[in-house]
Formats: sequence, structure tokens, C-alpha cells
Amino acid sequence: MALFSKLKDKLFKSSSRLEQGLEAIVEDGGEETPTPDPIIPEPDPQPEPVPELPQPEPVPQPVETPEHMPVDPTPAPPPPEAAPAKGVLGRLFGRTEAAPVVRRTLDDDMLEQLEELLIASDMGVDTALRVTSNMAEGRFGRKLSIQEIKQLLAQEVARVMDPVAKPMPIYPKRPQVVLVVGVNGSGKTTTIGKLASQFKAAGKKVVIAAGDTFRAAAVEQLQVWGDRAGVPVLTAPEGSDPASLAYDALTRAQEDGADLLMIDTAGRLQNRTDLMEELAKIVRVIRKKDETAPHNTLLVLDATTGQNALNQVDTFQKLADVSGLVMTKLDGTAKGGVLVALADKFGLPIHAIGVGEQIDDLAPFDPEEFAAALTGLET
Ligand SMILES: Nc1nc2c(ncn2[C@@H]2O[C@H](COP(=O)(O)OP(=O)(O)OP(=O)(O)O)[C@@H](O)[C@H]2O)c(=O)[nH]1
Repeated sequence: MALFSKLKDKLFKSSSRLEQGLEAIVEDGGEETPTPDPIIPEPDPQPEPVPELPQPEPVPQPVETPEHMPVDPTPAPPPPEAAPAKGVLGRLFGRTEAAPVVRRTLDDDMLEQLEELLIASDMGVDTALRVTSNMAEGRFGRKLSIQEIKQLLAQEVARVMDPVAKPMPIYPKRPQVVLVVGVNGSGKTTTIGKLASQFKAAGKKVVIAAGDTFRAAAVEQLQVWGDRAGVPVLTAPEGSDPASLAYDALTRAQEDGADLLMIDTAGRLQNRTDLMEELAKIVRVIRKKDETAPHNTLLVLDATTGQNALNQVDTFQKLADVSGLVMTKLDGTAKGGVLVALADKFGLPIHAIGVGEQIDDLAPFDPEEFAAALTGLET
């Protein structure tokens, strides 16, 4: 997908920070070696597998996943490979052509610097320690180049992220009800607009409910996105009961034979008890019409909040039955590492990532692509 080839550019701040850090670490205490990059020596024995991630609440298995669902991942690119092996001749003659490569011996000092770098890129202490120890497993004392370090890091990041990269499941139930939660400003409205547009383009009939009835500006904004996506947005007067709007919207979606109903919600975390009651009431009321609803509860998180995103997952898991995540604003932040921490800590499916403000700037989450973009690895 064209969007993905741009991911590295879009993640420029995250990748440049990590990339520069990795370069500085290898150059600090490294020495020039005249040989070209060798293939990364495979560790022996294999690195410890990442411990089992806590699984999210079991959800009924989707029985149908249309081929071109907008949030389906693009075919995964081949896993980040070790430096391409040159043929025998290439290797023989390569020596004279290749520029000297700086390598540094992987020791305690270097590992500590790597840990600090990963923590600084918002990966969190636990995840940073786990990733670096897996990187070092079986490689202690070896001389590694910048390229090799990037490859190792990208492999470890992809390994943590692989189990959580899942498109939003699509169920045969119509309308499928998608509750969208998250703090104000996290990008809920924008994400609903982008998703609506993509589902519509995939031939789905979508209805949006503007459930944040407390803020007129939020409703207006959602209407703008609905217009852009060509999808009806159901609204209610300011201050009215969001649960009653959700009920009416589900009635309308059922009558219209809609495939999807997306319900926006308020994100006032300042008053947690109210918000919890409000979300619980929405769920209670829509279950009067469909006891299996909501089928998905998407938590939208803003990547620029860094480690705070972890607290938000904690909080929203208590407020609602979160079934998957969308991480917005990954463009232009140096805090992209938080996504690795989220995957490592919660194991919740990551359905999509927001990489800009335009309607097309929502991409399926691809772990290898993300890992390469984050580490600055050329693929
Ligand atoms: N750069 C960038 N900006 C984004 C992205 N997603 C959303 N935004 C911007 O973030 C701001 C907040 O987005 P909204 O969609 O209004 O957030 P919200 O959660 O609905 O916020 P409230 O309406 O206040 O509840 C807007 O200016 C969006 O344009 C993204 O992926 N990248």
C-alpha cells in the first residue's frame, strides 16, 4: 500500500530519534572494521520467547472477513532480514569495495545505553529491558554494526507487535455496533470519519451517532467528517442523553439495513464516575435492541501523550470492555515507542494507526513495517 511506503517519512521524528541514538551508541566505543556487514549471527540458543501476553476478553470469532476490509493489513512484507548475503564472488570482491564499517562489541555498557535509548523513546522500562535482553541473547561479546543493531531491534519490536496486529473483526451481525471511546482530543472524531470513509469505500453502509452530546463543537466536527465520508450522522440536542441517541441511532441503522453503526462517546476523564455511568448506560440501552452489542469497543489513543497512553488503557479498561486500539498522531511524534510498550503490557489488538489529519491517513497496523520505520531500518 502506498501509504505504508510513506510510513517511515510519517514516523520521521520517532525513527530519527532512535536511529541517531543507535548510531551514537555504536560509534561511541566502536571501531572501524574493513569488512562489509556480515549476516547477523543467529543466536544460539534461540532468544527467550516473549512471555505470553495477556489476552483481551474473548470475543466471538468473526465468521466473515471480507477480502477488502479497509482495516485488513496489507500483505505483510517479508520479515526484516539480515543484511543480504552476497554471493561468493560478491563477498570476495566486496572487501575491496566496501567502505569501512564501525562496529562495537556488545557488552554491559552498550546494553545499558540501548536500554536508556529505548526508555527515552517511550518504550517503558519493562519493555525496554525485555527487548534489549532478547537482542543480546547469544550475541554478547560480538561486534555489531549500526545496521545489525537496527535489524536486531526491528526484529525484536516486530516480535512483540506481531501478536497484536489484527484488523478490526467484522461480524455477520448487522448492524455491527462499534463503540468508540477515548479522552477528548485523542482523535475519536477523526478516526470515526476515516473509518467510515474506508468502510463506505469497501461497499459497507455506515451510520454514525454523535454520542458526545455535551459539546456542540464535537457534534459539528463529526458532521463535517460524516459529510466528507458521505455517511449520515445522527445527532441530538446539546445536553441530551447519549444513551437515548444511541438507541435511536441503532433503531435507524436497523431500519436502514446498515452494516455498521459507529457511536462516538464523550471523553471527559475529569469526571470518571459520570463517564463510566454514561458508557454503561449506552451499552445497557443498545442491548435492549441487540443483546450482542456493542460488537467492538475501540479505544482511540493519542501517540503524542507517550507513557500516558498506558494509563489511559488502564482507565478505559475499567470503564468499558475495550476490544481493540487505534493509535492516532503517530506522524510527527518522537513517542512512537509507546506502541511497543502498549503491545507488550496489554496485548490488546491494534487495529489501525493514524498518520495524519486527512481522510486517507488511517492505515492498518503492520508490525514489520512499523518496526522498520521506528528503528530507521532501510528495507
Ligand atoms: N497529525 C495528526 N493529527 C490527528 C490525527 N488524528 C486526529 N488528529 C487531530 O487531532 C485533533 C483532535 O482530533 P479529534 O478527532 O477532534 O479528537 P476527539 O477525540 O474527537 O476530540 P473531542 O472532539 O475533543 O472529543 C484534531 O485536530 C485532528 O485533526 C492523526 O493521526 N495525525
